[in-house]
Amino acid sequence: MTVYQATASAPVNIACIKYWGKRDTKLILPTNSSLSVTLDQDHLRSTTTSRADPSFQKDRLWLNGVEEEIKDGGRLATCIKEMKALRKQLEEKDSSLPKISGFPVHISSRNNFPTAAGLASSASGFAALVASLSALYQLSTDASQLSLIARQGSGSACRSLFGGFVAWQMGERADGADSYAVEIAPREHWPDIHALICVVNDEKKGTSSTSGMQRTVETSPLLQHRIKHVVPERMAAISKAILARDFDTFARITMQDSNQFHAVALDTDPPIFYMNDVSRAIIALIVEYNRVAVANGGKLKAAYTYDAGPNAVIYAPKENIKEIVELIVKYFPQADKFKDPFELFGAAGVQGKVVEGFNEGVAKPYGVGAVKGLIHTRVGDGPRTLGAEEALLGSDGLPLKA
Ligand SMILES: Nc1ncnc2c1ncn2[C@@H]1O[C@H](COP(=O)(O)OP(=O)(O)OP(=O)(O)O)[C@@H](O)[C@H]1O
Ligand SMILES: C[C@@](O)(CCOP(=O)(O)OP(=O)(O)O)CC(=O)O
Repeated sequence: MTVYQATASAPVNIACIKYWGKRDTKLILPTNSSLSVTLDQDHLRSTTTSRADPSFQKDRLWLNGVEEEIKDGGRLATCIKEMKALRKQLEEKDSSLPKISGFPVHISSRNNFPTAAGLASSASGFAALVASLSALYQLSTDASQLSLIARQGSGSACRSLFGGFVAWQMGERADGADSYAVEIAPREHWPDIHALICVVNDEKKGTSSTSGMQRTVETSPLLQHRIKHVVPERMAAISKAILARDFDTFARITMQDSNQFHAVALDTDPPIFYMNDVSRAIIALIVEYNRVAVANGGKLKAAYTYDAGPNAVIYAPKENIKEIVELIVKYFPQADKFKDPFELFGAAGVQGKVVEGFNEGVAKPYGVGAVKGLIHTRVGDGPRTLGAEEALLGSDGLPLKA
């Protein structure tokens, strides 16, 4: 008997221009466009296996081995339903195709990093779901079309359907048909963009993005200013900077937009605080690091950005990452040895030191554990279809043990 099964992986993306606010909460249509960098799946990824089988009783999904409820009309159910509808269209056009769109599906997914901890697991998770169903159903749908469906799982997920530098165009239509992701540039255009993730907290967060952003829409006058007068110009300027590989402008806009996103969170009633003292100390370090570079006649060397949580993501050209790791470790000593995927450090390892001319008084040093871990990664590619050996479902259609 034929087994209808496929496995795919999808990357995380971290926004430089933040999505924060919906004009339609069911269709997940945003109040502003956004733009992100896709990170390398070699380091952070969601992997998902989907199988369609007439013997299954109903659609089921396991996340990291634990079954999640697929609520009627909920985000998971919507994505699965939309993907089945695309398969059905194909079957109606080509009667030689097996009619699998009517079969229930079993889906098993794993994240190789903490779930729901502000590391954008919902983005890679829904992108991997859509990518694995697209492979299962052998759709030839392009990534922008698939992003329309991933968007309905989690807004930021639509951007994980592409590698490289990706914009989510907010669109204007009430049905959301023009609210999808597009590639600004592939990773090969600017592979030198690396990222250092400083894990400040890997536990489930207090105010979810979904509920936080709606409170902002309802109560923040600053958000209205941001939507109308700030984001449109920034989207155009940062896209231009990416195409010109102009890191100075890219960095300036990325930091400004992170700051404004956290300002609208603070402008929400009651206020929302996602950053903590450790996050703010990391900002002070990057600001000082850039000040020294500019004082020496250079340009900005790093950009920080924060999502709905205290973890920092620092974007920088590869050549600066070594100095940045040394800087962070000087103020935030690490319990574990730095995992060095790009082999920047020799046998001596990370010492913890600052660059010449750095004012060490800009932040106080912390003890071990304030920054729990450092992940060095870089701009990456879009979803990948994987071979059967990577499958996460056993022959019984149930999740394999990790
Ligand atoms: N691999 C996956 N497959 C399907 N759904 C997933 C997967 N990973 C995460 N999710 C969904 O996303 C939810 C977590 O999303 P949430 O927005 O709370 O956290 P986050 O994405 O880590 O943080 P943020 O989006 O603010 O950076 C999970 O509870 C689950 O419903
Ligand atoms: C701060 C952000 O990371 C917010 C992401 O919000 P989500 O995409 O997680 O929200 P929902 O659409 O409600 O699922 C900024 C961004 O990724 O652009």
